[in-house]
Amino acid sequence: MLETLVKNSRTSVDAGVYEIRGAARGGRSIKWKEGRAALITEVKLASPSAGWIREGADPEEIAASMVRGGADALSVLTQPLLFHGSPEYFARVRRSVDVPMIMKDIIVDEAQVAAAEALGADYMLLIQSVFDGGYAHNMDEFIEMGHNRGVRTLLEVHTAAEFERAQNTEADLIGINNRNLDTLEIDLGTTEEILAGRNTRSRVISESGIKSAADIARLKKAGAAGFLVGSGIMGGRDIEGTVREMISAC
Ligand SMILES: O=C(O)c1ccccc1NCC(=O)[C@H](O)[C@H](O)COP(=O)(O)O
Repeated sequence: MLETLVKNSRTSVDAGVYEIRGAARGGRSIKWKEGRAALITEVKLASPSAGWIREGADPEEIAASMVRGGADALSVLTQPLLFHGSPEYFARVRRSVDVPMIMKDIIVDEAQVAAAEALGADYMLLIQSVFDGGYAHNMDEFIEMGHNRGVRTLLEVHTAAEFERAQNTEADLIGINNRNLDTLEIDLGTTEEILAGRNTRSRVISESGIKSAADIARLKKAGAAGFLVGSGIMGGRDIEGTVREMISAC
């Protein structure tokens, strides 16, 4: 799956998907409140594992409901292939909300980092296994390129070894993905196992497979400082209400 996702990103780069002219303002950071974790909600119309989640939905309307529900930040998919995301969706949402936004994509090329800046993204996603697997090179340079362009990095890991390596980078946030990107299996125990007995200096976001306030309470207990939730919100009827309920457990 990872190989397919990387190929898709290269196809999108070659097709000019990330050639964006624009100068939206970025540079926001997530506001952490004492004793409370942060909820990042994802505008996700489709995914490789689920297919369409909310076909034909309006990204701006979804984003507005999420913000009304209290989301601390939004993640917006920009990858067209398999995710049905697009930089245009990101730009529309960017113009309509003022919370921090993450450009969610499989980033393998400098053109995508430049696009993050042009779109006014506050954070971009980098995936440790993309670099460890040799699908892209020199992750530290990507993090630096982002910083030079005013874009922070959410660095995603899935194993304890990746987590260790991520802690020795300049990434601004570390995300533990509960989804295995090769098998697509989800296990919330991934976050618990990686954080067990660890005193981490980084803020850790638990990502994927979170469906309820009870899941959030469980992962907060494990030491996560934030949560990234897509399908668990996008698949239901009441986006604002689901976000509000999840926020109550943060
Ligand atoms: O969501 C997928 O099926 C997927 C498959 C392969 C690579 C990445 C994938 N998702 C990207 C994400 O990081 C998730 O959208 C995000 O963590 C939210 O996950 P969820 O709450 O489970 O929708």
